[in-house]
Amino acid sequence: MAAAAQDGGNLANVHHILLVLSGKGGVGKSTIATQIALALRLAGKKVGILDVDLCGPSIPRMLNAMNKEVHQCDGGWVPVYVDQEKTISLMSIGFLLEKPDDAVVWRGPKKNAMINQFVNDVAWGELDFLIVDTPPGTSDEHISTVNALQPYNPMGAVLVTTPQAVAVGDVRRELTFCKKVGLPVVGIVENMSGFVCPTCSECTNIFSKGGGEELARHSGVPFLGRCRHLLEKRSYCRSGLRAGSAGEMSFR
Ligand SMILES: Nc1ncnc2c1ncn2[C@@H]1O[C@H](COP(=O)(O)OP(=O)(O)OP(=O)(O)O)[C@@H](O)[C@H]1O
Ligand code: SF4
Repeated sequence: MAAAAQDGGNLANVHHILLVLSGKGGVGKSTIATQIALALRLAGKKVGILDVDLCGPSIPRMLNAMNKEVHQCDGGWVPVYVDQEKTISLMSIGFLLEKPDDAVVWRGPKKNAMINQFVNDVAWGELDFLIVDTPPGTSDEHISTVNALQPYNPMGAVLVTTPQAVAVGDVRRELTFCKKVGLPVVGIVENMSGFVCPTCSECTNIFSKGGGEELARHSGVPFLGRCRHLLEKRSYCRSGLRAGSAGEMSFR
């Protein structure tokens, strides 16, 4: 679904907008958002990532872009290009902080103003996909983000959960949120679905398994796949087996 730019603004040439949401913190929303962007780039698409997680911007670190700076042009902020070919661009509050560990201690209205600026004042140029990484939960920031993006007709939201009942319960609330604000749900991804031993590659379901898939079935939304919990192979591993890198995905 194409983004319908009614005012010819900075999202005028962004063809698809996809939000990544999770009800609970730390379930791997930014990891999945990054992996989706990288997968789309591998498929030859031009991708932007908008990190509206104002209090915990982690995407610059994940894409090794922490020391980059945002500049101004006539059209607004120029996003940071992550690769030399300029196929992935990124905007995050992380680029506006003096020090990477500075905390953003803002009340709602200031956060909302920042989100509006992020949505309207970044000169993305032409993009096939804009992936929007959000903070956990269903707070003011989510309502502001959805409201600001609504004129551009976002294609919908990918919901991320871990398999445990408590995280799945939070995603259920996220589904209700999407319904209330009229945001289509593209599907559910189950992250950390089994831990892959970095030594022998054996997969153990220490976080249980299947909660996300079951929720998708019950709610009538697509189950997009699961991503195992992977660790880098450590030096203490004596086995010659290669472990995948963190965040590697196994979509079905
Ligand atoms: N499948 C995975 N395998 C290994 N590590 C993972 C996986 N998914 C996430 N992680 C790690 O878990 C941590 C939390 O992930 P991430 O920052 O993506 O979660 P989040 O839901 O965006 O967190 P927040 O609530 O802070 O926004 C990170 O250190 C990340 O590298
Ligand atoms: S190699 Fe060791 S840590 Fe890994 S699964 Fe086997 S017993 Fe467990």
